[in-house]
Amino acid sequence: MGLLSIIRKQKLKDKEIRILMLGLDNAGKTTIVKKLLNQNISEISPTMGFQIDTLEYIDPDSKDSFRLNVWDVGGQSTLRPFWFNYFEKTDSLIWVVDILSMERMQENFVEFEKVLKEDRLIGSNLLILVNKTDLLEGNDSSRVDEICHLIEESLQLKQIKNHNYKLLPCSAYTGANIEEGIKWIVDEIKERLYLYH
Ligand SMILES: Nc1nc2c(ncn2[C@@H]2O[C@H](COP(=O)(O)OP(=O)(O)OP(=O)(O)O)[C@@H](O)[C@H]2O)c(=O)[nH]1
Ligand SMILES: [Mg+2]
Repeated sequence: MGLLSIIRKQKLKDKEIRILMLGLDNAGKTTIVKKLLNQNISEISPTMGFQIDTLEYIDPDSKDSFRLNVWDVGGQSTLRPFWFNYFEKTDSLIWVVDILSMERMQENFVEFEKVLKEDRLIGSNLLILVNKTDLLEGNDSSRVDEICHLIEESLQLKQIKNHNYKLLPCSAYTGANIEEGIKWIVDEIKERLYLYH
């Protein structure tokens, strides 16, 4: 058995998953984490460093419980050079995009591309959360689909080779699709880990 398989077996035993949340400032990373933790989301300030939160996730199929260690890192431009300190041992990367920030898509792509070039993230799965869908008038689902498609193109997601990825529209305010996103992450990791079982 290779070293990697031993490490993965060990991780399955511990059922610990390390999730790194990145994305531009104001995307809603901290709000999403707080929503998952059932905490108050009415007074959130920009993250000036990073914060680690732990949440328990019970797999609805197997009833196994997983401990998710979520690393929420500030996205302001002055803080981005520090992102590279957090890549080690990441199982999943969540990239958060504000659905109403199309004018920042170039900046978004530049930062996203830099992160995806990182060797230490190879093999981690990638969830792109397009957040704040509640801000679209009338919760117009065809408009949501249209913007998600544009984001998929702008971030060149179809060219990604080193990661399994999924893009989901969500709202930290209403909670829409937030748990579905976490379920996707855990299911992906379970599948990978069970290969070595
Ligand atoms: N309408 C709406 N506003 C949201 C949502 N999620 C976050 N916000 C707001 O967006 C702003 C930024 O949210 P944060 O969670 O601080 O964003 P962040 O990505 O953590 O920002 P940094 O820590 O600076 O990187 C706040 O005013 C939130 O209230 C959402 O789903 N809907
Ligand atoms: Mg934050």
